[in-house]
Amino acid sequence: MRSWSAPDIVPLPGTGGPLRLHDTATDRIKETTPGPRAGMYACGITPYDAAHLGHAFTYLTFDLVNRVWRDAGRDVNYVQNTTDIDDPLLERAHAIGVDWRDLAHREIDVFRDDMAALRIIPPASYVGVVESVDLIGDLAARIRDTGATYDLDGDLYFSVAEAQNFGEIGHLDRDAMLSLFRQRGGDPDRSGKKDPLDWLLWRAERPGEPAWDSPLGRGRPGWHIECSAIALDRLGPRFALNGGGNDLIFPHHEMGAAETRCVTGGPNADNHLHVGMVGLNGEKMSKSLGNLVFVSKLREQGVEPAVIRLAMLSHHYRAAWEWTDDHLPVACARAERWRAAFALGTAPDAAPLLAAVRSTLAEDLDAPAALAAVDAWADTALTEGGTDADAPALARTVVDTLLGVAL
Ligand SMILES: Nc1ncnc2c1ncn2[C@@H]1O[C@H](COS(=O)(=O)NC(=O)[C@@H](N)CS)[C@@H](O)[C@H]1O
Ligand SMILES: [Zn+2]
Repeated sequence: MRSWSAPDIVPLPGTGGPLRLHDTATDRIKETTPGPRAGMYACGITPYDAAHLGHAFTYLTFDLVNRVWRDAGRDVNYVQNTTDIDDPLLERAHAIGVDWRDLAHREIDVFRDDMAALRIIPPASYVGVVESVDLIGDLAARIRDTGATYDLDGDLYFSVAEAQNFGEIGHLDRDAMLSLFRQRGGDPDRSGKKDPLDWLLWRAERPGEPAWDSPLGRGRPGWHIECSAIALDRLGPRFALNGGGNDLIFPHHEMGAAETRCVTGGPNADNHLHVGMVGLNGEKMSKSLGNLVFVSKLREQGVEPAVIRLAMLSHHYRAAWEWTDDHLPVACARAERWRAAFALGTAPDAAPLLAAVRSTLAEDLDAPAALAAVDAWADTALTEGGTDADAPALARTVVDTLLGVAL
């Protein structure tokens, strides 16, 4: 599937250091040690609505990883899926009386446009579930052949009792698992299951539902297996970084890791990154609640994408935060101040600024600290001045290349 247009990335002098990230599985900040081509998988949108700021905050976070790894001299094999077939999409399409394919295509178009406007580096592989249904069916069949599954009325379930190291990502107790499974698309109460936590790998065809042929018969994929299959296909049995918003820790990433381990015998990723939830009016921004601030709407209102990006960068990626009315004016003022400093003929040396933005981002993507370093440089430039004629241009490039903010 087509991704979106790539922003220009202007190389900076020297190279950045190793990126240290919080890893959900070990609950500690640890150095990422990707190969020369770092493999990264971020779970993509379910396109029954356009990108809201919560989605954007998650993809901004992975964009910072992408930029920091590139600045450290690595290539990045970034893979992102889009869940262009699943129950919520079918339900929404039915509710608004449109074909589910048209709804998905329409919302994916808006999403791509928003990501390009926010100067998010596009994934090397942007992969839809529908176009991957064969490889998903094949993985489900491989898992079935290990004996880790069972059939329930034609549907294929992964038996949680067969899952090795289950809990290795989120370290949740059983009650928490059951509660989150119920809230997030699971079916713990379905009668006939061996264990309420068993999860669907392949749903047999129902009348009126889309279905595809597979080694398991006609039907369609369960949720988790889509990402396991796409990541295995594009990134291999083990890659540097897997993640998404922290609402995916359980069940999605836990069950996905168990599926991959079932066929590879090991963990799917070296690091697991999970992004804090963006809220509005006291609730997580989510389609089901309808409390959404859409990137596309802000853009239609004339808000500069660079300002939207700056507003989000003022929060640490692991923090849960609320979108409030002051976010845009504060980000706007910051953009104007930085622009004024970048427009100066001379300014204080910006090499220390480059080092500061590199070191703050390298320490678990501390974007708020990086913004503070640019604020400090700009304030000095605007109040005391400086003599370095290359500094304004270097500072502007630091902000663009590492933070993705083009001013
Ligand atoms: N309020 C929010 N704040 C931060 N991230 C969010 C928020 N809501 C959703 N996300 C993240 O945005 C991404 C897309 O969310 S989604 O549209 O619901 N889609 C899915 O979660 C699945 N298609 C993943 S395979 C996921 O990584 C999700 O964790
Ligand atoms: Zn996913």
